[in-house]
Amino acid sequence: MERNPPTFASELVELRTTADGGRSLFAIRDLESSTRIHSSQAPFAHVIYKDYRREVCMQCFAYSASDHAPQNIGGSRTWSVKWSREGAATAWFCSEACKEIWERDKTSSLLMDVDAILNKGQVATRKKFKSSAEEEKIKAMLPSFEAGCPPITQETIDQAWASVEALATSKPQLISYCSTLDLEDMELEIARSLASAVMQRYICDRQYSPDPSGPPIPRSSWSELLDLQKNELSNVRTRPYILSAHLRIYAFLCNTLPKYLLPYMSTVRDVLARDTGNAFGIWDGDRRDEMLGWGIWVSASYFNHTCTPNLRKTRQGRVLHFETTRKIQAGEELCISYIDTDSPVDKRRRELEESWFFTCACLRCAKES
Ligand SMILES: C[S@@+](CC[C@H](N)C(=O)[O-])C[C@H]1O[C@@H](n2cnc3c(N)ncnc32)[C@H](O)[C@@H]1O
Repeated sequence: MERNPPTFASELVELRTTADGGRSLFAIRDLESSTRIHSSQAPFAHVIYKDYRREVCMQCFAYSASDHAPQNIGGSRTWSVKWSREGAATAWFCSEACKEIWERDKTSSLLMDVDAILNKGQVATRKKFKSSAEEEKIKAMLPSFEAGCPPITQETIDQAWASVEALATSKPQLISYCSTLDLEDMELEIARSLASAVMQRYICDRQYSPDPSGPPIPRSSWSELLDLQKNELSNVRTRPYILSAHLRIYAFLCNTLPKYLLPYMSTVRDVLARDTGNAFGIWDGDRRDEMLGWGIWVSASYFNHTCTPNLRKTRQGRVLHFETTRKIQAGEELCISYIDTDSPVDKRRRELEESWFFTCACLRCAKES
């Protein structure tokens, strides 16, 4: 399939390949402080944690329980504008306007149907093993990986995925494996974010258009997502148990999602291989007190990290904005910070190595280490 990194069609920035940090964005002219150099319009896939359902607007992600939310002055800490239909999960909004925008994108309601199906699926797969022999037999249907297991290679990962894909081709086997699956809450959140990616892929494939009378719904293409940097091997090598969790989640989704989405299940591995290192947390505000969920904003994933960032990232509704924090000269690399840059160099390096799998090549780290 043809791959396309997003074009940063802009007179301000361009994407270039660097010596140590893959692709990165650079200024192509001098920029004043507080210049908005890029806006990434909407996540390709996202999830708002189930526990925050009533407090987070499904359209703009505004958090009703934030100390800054205006309605909280003596008011309720949950949103009151509601969308519901039989067989679907309920969605909550901060305003009728947000609900209308959300409803214009037909994907939204389909996702709420899928959400209800996943919740039911989780309940249905919570059966206890009848005996230890049954437990052993079912667990042996897929390989398992734990901390301390032999070093993981790309071949190990490919074989593990081949085994779960083979399992999914036999419905009786899949049902048997899933009957006692009992996903943990965070695994279900991952499953929900993946279901949203599968749905987007389905929509991209069918070039499904939103309500033609409304404004266009911004949507990255599937090929743009595929062009993001893959971190599958580094991620699984660092945390082998993640691979077991990914296989379980894939089996669960194959067993639970509606039939029309099943041709798109390869999306699951494609997204899992890229989301670590590319996803952004959805926070309650710039003070980042509470993480409400996460999402993949494709074009925003091209900003490299530095421990002396020259960009500020803010979220306005679904849009991520990037603005300069000082004057920039033409040719300078434009970077955000992935971590708390107040920490000492050893701690910063460790965090970047453990969670983003790279050794920071920024000037500050070079100077301080
Ligand atoms: C979100 S992506 C940024 C875009 C990426 N450079 C690309 O080509 O797709 C994060 C990855 O970029 C690279 N990177 C970002 N900041 C870096 C830095 N300060 N030093 C070295 N590599 C960096 C690492 O490989 C990291 O996993």
